[in-house]
Amino acid sequence: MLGAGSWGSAFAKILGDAGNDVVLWARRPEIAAAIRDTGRNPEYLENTPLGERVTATASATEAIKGAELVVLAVPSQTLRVNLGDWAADLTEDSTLVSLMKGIELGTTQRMSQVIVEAARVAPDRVAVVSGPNLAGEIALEQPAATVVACSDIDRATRVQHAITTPYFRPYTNDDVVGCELGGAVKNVIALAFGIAHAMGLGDNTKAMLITRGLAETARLGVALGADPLTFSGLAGLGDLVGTCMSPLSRNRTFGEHLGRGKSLEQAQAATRYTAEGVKSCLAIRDLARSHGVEMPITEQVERVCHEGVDPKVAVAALMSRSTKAE
Ligand SMILES: NC(=O)C1=CN([C@@H]2O[C@H](COP(=O)(O)OP(=O)(O)OC[C@H]3O[C@@H](n4cnc5c(N)ncnc54)[C@H](OP(=O)(O)O)[C@@H]3O)[C@@H](O)[C@H]2O)C=CC1
Ligand SMILES: O=C(CO)COP(=O)(O)O
Repeated sequence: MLGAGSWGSAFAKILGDAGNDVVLWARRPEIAAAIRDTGRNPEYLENTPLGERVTATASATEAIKGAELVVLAVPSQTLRVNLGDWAADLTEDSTLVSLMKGIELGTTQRMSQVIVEAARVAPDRVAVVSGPNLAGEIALEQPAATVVACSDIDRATRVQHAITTPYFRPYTNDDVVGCELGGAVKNVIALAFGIAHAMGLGDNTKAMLITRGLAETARLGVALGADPLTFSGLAGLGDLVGTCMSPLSRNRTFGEHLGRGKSLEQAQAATRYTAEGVKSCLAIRDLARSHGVEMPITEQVERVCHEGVDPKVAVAALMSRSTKAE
């Protein structure tokens, strides 16, 4: 398990509870040592026992060597550089599992595409796990479901079996594009939702953002070859609703800072954890434009985040678009 942040730590617990021996890589040696000594991560989900099958190391080589499953939970924008260091240690035919929900700046690639390029592996060796999976709830073993997407459905099924626990229920899917886009775009819509919430806007506005947010996600997905049905599943609507509704969501919380009038820099200073939508909104906007897809909410989130546009101006821009058929 590469990455010992909130999701990496919670996912290490899932893997251990599902019966696997887990070596969790933390980039800071003191975090790895604390996990080895106390069985808990002192900085992320600090009250959660990770379980007896989880050990930790600050050596990625030690974590990767001989592993059948290599699970990745680092920030989306650092993944390529990280894999450059790690690729040589991968075991032949190991499965690489992406937990990340972002799109790479500059290349506009999905995380599975970055993995294929940076680790030099065939696409059917890469699986994506995505769904409404707030790490803080999973750490408490509250029931949750997710999707394991892989173009090789037998491999998806093997991953499914490896991560099934009494509190975590994975479904398989062969639509990697749809599952990854659902996970990445919902973070942008959650920023919009947080902005709206902090502005004191009500449930009609929020329902509009979720529904039209899903519409623009599916529009991009279809243009990129995704199955439109994926967006009504756990990795689409499920994750979008879960993230928007939850005060635990870092993206929604980041949006709330912006909606209260904080600048990007002030919101970043107030945020300890990765809020993927903040950078990914730029890449998603570029991806949509290059495919001629309209994503009006994403466009406005990007303007509020990166161009200093007042959220009230962004709302007015969205509401004054030309009327159209649903
Ligand atoms: N948290 C959640 O509920 C969920 C998160 N995700 C996704 O999982 C991914 C990881 O998020 P999450 O674990 O929550 O993030 P966190 O912010 O909780 O943790 C980030 C982790 O990445 C490490 N890190 C930071 N910079 C680098 C770097 N340059 N190279 C390598 N590692 C680095 C951090 O190490 P350090 O502590 O040393 O800074 C930390 O271990 C994201 O894409 C997120 O969208 C998906 C589902 C649920
Ligand atoms: O992806 C998540 C839940 O599925 C976590 O969302 P945040 O990154 O906004 O906390």
